[in-house]
Amino acid sequence: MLKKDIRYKYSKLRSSLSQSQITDNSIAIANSALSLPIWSYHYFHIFLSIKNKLEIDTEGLISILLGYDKHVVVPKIVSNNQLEHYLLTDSTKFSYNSLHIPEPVDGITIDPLKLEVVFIPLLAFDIKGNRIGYGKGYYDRFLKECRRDVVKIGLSFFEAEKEPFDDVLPTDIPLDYCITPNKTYTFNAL
Ligand SMILES: Nc1nc2c(c(=O)[nH]1)N(C=O)[C@@H](CNc1ccc(C(=O)N[C@@H](CCC(=O)O)C(=O)O)cc1)CN2
Ligand SMILES: Nc1ncnc2c1ncn2[C@@H]1O[C@H](COP(=O)(O)OP(=O)(O)OP(=O)(O)O)[C@@H](O)[C@H]1O
Repeated sequence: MLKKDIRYKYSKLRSSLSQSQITDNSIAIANSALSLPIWSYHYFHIFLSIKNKLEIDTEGLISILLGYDKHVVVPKIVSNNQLEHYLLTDSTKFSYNSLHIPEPVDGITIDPLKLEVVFIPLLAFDIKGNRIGYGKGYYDRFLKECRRDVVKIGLSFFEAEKEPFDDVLPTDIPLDYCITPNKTYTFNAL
């Protein structure tokens, strides 16, 4: 199947979830992250959820990261298709951008090369670890700026598509892991 058809399928599936399914599944995903071999790392990047798009709620996972004294870094859209990355601190103030994404107003910017683990939003993924987002390529461009060995972890309400996507691009960077409420997938050499 083509990415655009899969994007449509999973947008629809996600919009059928209830608020309590979102809450319960987000907690299950946060708890499963505790079993991954990532807890000796220090610099973690995570997205802040778009609530009206029924994304996974990352608040629980962020609390876990802060509870373990990790450096938590969040993205901010700075131009049409570029991200900047800010350290989350007690004094971070947020505002909503035009896509309803909460973003830090200002603060300490972090070089992507410092990041060791990146949690990645997605609409769908396949059994090879290819992912589909909203189709703007933000994360593909961002991951290209990170260390080659940065640990890339997708978070998904739904299981993997069994047929690999037909139109994977050379610029698409695959996941190392994907956590769903029921299962954690490990891809490639890991
Ligand atoms: N929580 C969260 N933050 C994130 C992402 C994400 O997927 N989730 N991104 C991951 O890349 C980047 C933002 N990418 C996005 C791209 C498009 C839309 C969006 O709402 N698109 C509308 C069309 C909006 C318009 O063009 O006016 C749509 O798809 O219907 C949202 C986020 C960076 N931050
Ligand atoms: N490193 C890059 N440099 C320039 N353009 C890129 C790069 N990576 C991806 N793109 C472009 O961005 C678009 C991303 O399309 P794709 O279907 O892969 O999006 P996606 O992975 O679903 O989106 P997102 O990364 O925002 O979640 C494509 O047009 C692609 O050519």
